[in-house]
Amino acid sequence: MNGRLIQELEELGGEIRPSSFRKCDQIIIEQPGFSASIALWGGHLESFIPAGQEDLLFQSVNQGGEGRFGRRHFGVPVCWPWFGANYVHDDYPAHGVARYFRWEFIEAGRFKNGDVKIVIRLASENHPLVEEMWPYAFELRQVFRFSNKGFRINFSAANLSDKAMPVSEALHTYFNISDNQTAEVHGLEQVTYVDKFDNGSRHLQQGAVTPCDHMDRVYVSAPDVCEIHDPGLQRKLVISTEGSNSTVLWNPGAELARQRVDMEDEDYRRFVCVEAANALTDEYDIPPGGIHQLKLKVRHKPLVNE
Ligand SMILES: O=P(O)(O)OC[C@H]1O[C@@H](O)[C@H](O)[C@@H](O)[C@@H]1O
Repeated sequence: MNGRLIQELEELGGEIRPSSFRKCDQIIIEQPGFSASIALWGGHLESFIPAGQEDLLFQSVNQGGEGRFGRRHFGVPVCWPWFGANYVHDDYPAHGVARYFRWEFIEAGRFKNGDVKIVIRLASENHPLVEEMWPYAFELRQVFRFSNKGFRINFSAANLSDKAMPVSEALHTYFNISDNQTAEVHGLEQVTYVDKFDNGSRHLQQGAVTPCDHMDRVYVSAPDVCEIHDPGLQRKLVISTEGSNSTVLWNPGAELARQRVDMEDEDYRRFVCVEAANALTDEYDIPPGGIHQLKLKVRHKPLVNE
C-alpha cells in the first residue's frame, strides 16, 4: 500500500488497522455523522454506524469458519461469480470466490457533495487459485460511498477474457434488526419467489414478509426498492438496487443456526439478509470485454406509523 493512499485516507479521518482475521487489514472511517469499516479480506463492508444509532449491518462475535474457505455471517459479503453452490464442482466454496481473497485498496477521497469514497479492487491475475477455480480473466471493483444518510456500494465486474462469462451474484447484506419476529420486509408483495427451503417450489408473496424467520427465498424479477421496518429500533431501512433482478431473503432459523459452527446460536434473531442479487433465472452472461454493474443504496429513516 503506498504512502499517498494512506495520506488520502488520513485526510478523510480514516486509518488502516491491522486485523488478525486472515492477517488482512481493515479500512476504518470515522466521521462526525457516521463510522464505517471495510475488511480487505473478501472486500467486505463490515459495519456502517450512523451517529447515535445502532449499526445498519449485523455484527457477530463469531468471525466465521476456519480454513481456506471459511464463511463470514455479518456485514456485506460479496457472492460472485456464482451464487449458492457451484453447478460443476461440488467441492468449490458456496457463493463464488470473491469473498475468499484479499482485495486491494486503490482510492480514498470525496465525491463532489462531500460524501466519502473508498475504492477497492480484485483482479484474477493476482490470485493463481482464483484463476484455477474460474477460468475467465476479470477485474472487480467496489466503490463505497458513505454519508450521514447511509451507504452505497457500486460493484462492477469486467470480463477481460475472450469468452462470454456466466454470472450469478449477490451483495449478501446482513441487516441488523432488533428482533426477527417483529421486523417486516415491504415491497415484495405480489412478487414470485422460489422457496429453497421447500424444494424450490414457486409461490406468490402475499403482504409484507414477517416474521423474518427460517426462510431461503429468491424473488425473481423483483422490484428495485424494498424496505425493512423495525419497530424495536423505530427504524426503516430503504434498500434500492440497480443491475439486480433478484432479491434474496435469508434467515437460517433456530435449528440451522444451531447446526452451524460459523454462527452463534442466537445470531439469527438479530439479522435478516436482504440480498441484491442475480440468481436462478436472472443469471446472465457478461460478453467478452464487457462490464456489469450491481448497485446497492441503503438509507436509514425513522419508522413512523403510516
Ligand atoms: O453460509 P453462506 O455460504 O454464507 O450462505 C448463507 C445462505 O446464503 C443465502 O444467500 C442462500 O440463499 C442460502 O442458501 C445460504 O445458506
